[in-house]
Amino acid sequence: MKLGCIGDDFTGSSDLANTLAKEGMRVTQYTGVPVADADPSVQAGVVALKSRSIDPGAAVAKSLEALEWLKAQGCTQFFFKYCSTFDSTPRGNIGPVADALAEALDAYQVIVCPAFPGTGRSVYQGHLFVNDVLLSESGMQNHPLTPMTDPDLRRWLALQSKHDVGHVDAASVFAGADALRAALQAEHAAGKRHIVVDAIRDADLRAIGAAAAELPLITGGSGAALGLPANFGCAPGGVPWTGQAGRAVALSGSCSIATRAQVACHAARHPAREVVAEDVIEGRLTASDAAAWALSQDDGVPLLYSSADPDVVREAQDRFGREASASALEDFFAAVARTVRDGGATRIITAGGETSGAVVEGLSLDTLDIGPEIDPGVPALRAGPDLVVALKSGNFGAEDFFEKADRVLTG
Ligand SMILES: Nc1ncnc2c1ncn2[C@@H]1O[C@H](COP(=O)(O)OP(=O)(O)O)[C@@H](O)[C@H]1O
Ligand SMILES: O=C(O)[C@@H](O)C(=O)COP(=O)(O)O
Repeated sequence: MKLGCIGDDFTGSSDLANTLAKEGMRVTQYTGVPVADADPSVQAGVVALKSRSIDPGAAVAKSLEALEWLKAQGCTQFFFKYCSTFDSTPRGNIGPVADALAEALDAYQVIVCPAFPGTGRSVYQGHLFVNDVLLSESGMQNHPLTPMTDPDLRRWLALQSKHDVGHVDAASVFAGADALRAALQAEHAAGKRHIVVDAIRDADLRAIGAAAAELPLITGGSGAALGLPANFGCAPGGVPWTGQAGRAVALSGSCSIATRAQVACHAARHPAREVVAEDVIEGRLTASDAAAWALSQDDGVPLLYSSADPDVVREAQDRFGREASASALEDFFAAVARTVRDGGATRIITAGGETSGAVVEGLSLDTLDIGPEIDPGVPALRAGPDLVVALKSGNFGAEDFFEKADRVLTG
């Protein structure tokens, strides 16, 4: 293994694995820190953690454990993957984890770049944009767990990190890898350890990859990894895939604008049932009832969703608590996934990072092999001889995503 990656959630990890696979690396995604050694053919290992929204100390401990395992597999460079919308709070977890990894690797000039132009995320003048609006006006200010209220990455990261945060502007990036290397060096000389790097096009991300060839630690969205495989002699190629026949079930706990539109689009053509938070919490809807409903649908791709507008989510959170409602729904979807798998489902599609993490952990899936891309940032994944999955990041995917995902998974 050459490139060791630590993802702070499961959808994000599959997004990174997708980018590396498309750029020609042999990639495997692991659920949590593996116990056994990796297959020697793996060139890039992505350890997926559910560490985005947990206590910062626990996120640091898990990430360091993942780092040790990746080092033991022989990796020479490391990548910390977080969300292209920089999902975090003033307490973390991006800053504390990046600090700990940098210290463990004695890494300086740590690039911080969540840009992902393919999905509309760009970093300019240190600020994060989603399409043509600032992050804080993109809908992410209403995220149930990590409301993003400040688009200035330098300021937001400085709240979380004990190190000084620097910045390399777009002009230095546009000037190419040598100029970018010099700009990183200048920020390092000025005492900055984490350095936010502007990027608005894939060409900028490839320049970042080239400039980062000798750096031990890079952090960012999957875009920041776009140029890394070339440093290891890899070149883009096809991703092998064998589809899976059988029954499909879709589960959505994501409340993003994109997912809510996908849910509405899917519900107009397929069986769909809303999961109301208070019904789950107060025991009126059990996972086995919901799973039985999904398995009893003969046509289409049945969808169970708790995806709801911000005011509905806020009401549940005010009544039951933010964490209690999140974990009740996550436990619920994990139990539904187990029951439908045991009942014969062979294709499971999930929406939402935390939700997908709960489902993957609930299904005890150890390794995921990366298949073709469904929509930018979302690959088809093989989880075993008779189970394939797709883990959709909240904000990703076209409006007909669930249907499209099922087509790709079927092969
Ligand atoms: N109706 C709801 N009320 C309260 N919380 C909800 C509701 N639906 C989902 N959630 C919680 O909101 C969080 C959504 O996060 P996640 O699954 O990561 O989606 P995204 O990828 O869009 O961020 C999860 O913890 C989920 O359990
Ligand atoms: O970088 C991204 O945007 C995604 O890979 C990702 O991490 C998404 O997380 P969720 O929106 O919580 O699914």
